[in-house]
Amino acid sequence: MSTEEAKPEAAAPSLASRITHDEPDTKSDLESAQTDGAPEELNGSGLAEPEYDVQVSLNDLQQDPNNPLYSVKSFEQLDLKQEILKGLYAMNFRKPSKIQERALPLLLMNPPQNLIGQSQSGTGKTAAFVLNILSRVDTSDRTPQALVLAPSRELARQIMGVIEVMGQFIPDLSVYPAVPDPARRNQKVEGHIVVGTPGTVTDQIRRRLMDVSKMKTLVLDEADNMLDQQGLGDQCKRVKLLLPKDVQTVLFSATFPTDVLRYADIFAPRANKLTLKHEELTVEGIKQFFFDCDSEQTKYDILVKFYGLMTISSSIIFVRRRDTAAEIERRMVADGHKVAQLTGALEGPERDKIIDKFRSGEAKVLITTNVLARGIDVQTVTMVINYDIPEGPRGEPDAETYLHRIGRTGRFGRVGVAISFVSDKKAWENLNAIGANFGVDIVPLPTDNWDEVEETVKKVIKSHRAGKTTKEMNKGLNKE
Ligand SMILES: Nc1ncnc2c1ncn2[C@@H]1O[C@H](COP(=O)(O)OP(=O)(O)OP(=O)(O)O)[C@@H](O)[C@H]1O
Repeated sequence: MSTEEAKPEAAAPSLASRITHDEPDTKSDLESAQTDGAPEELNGSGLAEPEYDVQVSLNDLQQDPNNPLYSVKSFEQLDLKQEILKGLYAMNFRKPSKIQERALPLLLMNPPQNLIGQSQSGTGKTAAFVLNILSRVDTSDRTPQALVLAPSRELARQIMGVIEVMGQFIPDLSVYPAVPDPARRNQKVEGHIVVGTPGTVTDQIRRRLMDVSKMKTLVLDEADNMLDQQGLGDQCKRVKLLLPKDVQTVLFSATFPTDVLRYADIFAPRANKLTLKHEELTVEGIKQFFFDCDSEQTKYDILVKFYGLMTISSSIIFVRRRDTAAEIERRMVADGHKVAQLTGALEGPERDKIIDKFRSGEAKVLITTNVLARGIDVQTVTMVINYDIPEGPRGEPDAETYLHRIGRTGRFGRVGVAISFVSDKKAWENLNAIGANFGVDIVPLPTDNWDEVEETVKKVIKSHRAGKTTKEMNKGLNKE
């Protein structure tokens, strides 16, 4: 697994306004359910579904036992406080997903127990750990009681936004962003819940800016990435050693490779485990394709041709290197496209501006590296492009990163398209290996028939059911 960059960041703006309705409304379509990872105050795309109607009935998906969104219980049956339920209603969450329904009873047990939780991308892991934290926090004491660590500043800011919206009816609740921010560098950490990146948190604890003596819960989001990466792994280990011995340790991710899982067992001893099999990891709503390009130069030509053809609500283009991101941005802007670029080469505040612009829809195309491969939740993203196939440090196929990247679309029952660009034998072999690893067919798109490409992609995005594989879908398309 490679995360080329995992450089952390700056402060999340505080939430100025609040969602006002207390009770769930009666609409049942997906488009009216949920706000995405960032609330309006963070320029979240909120309920807007521009360009294409996504008419998935969330109800249908949640009644299918094979779907990761399936649940038999209601939030009301999960022993949540009234003020927390009100937060869920305000977010239009009506029923828990499978991971929420299964993880919550385990998380809420007393005395608290550790948990290792795995569930497909976009299935609501954030709410699972946030609900546990909100249930345990004692707002009469301002000492930090829960710590959430994430691999990027963008993800930390997003999680903070979710906590603030979900916890908006808990009087006096305060959340502190522990991400690089020159203005807060010497500030004492004050907040019931701290969300940050490992480097900043280690620094704050070391400099005694954060009192960790009352920490009850530690969450590692994207835990396999956090524990696997040399730097981050060491930092997480150090942070944990500084927390009270009996801290409840909660690890969540869509992927837990076997070797990391072994290490996770040491990090979160005697944890309850909710894990998935390999072949369960992919999300049905994400249709996977590839373009077979002749050369590196053709890749760019095809990319620009493709963007000239399609009107996509929002999309993310993943590249391997920062310089490629800058170069594609330069060329696409010159070709008249509205794009933004975000890599670890940029300073924190600049990164905040760019991601907020993308969330609000001001920038429709985001070009980025693996720094944003994980966790980022922007519901309007209907397309992910793997301009470079993700590779590990020795050039080996990086199946986990591929899965996380394509998981930026198809969130919570939505449909999305993932297109990988292949321009040499190695990329081709790596993509094949990734497909075989997850047991999925990654279907070719022609580079000489743009009408067909347009029809195929549009059909996927406009389709109202997230229930067919790419191959089945393609067969259907060819017949019509
Ligand atoms: N019970 C629910 N009902 C409706 N929407 C939900 C529910 N739970 C989560 N969501 C929405 O689903 C989306 C995905 O949730 P989340 O970001 O927590 O996914 P995740 O499992 O952490 O994904 P990833 O592995 O990519 O980090 C979010 O927009 C969230 O608001």
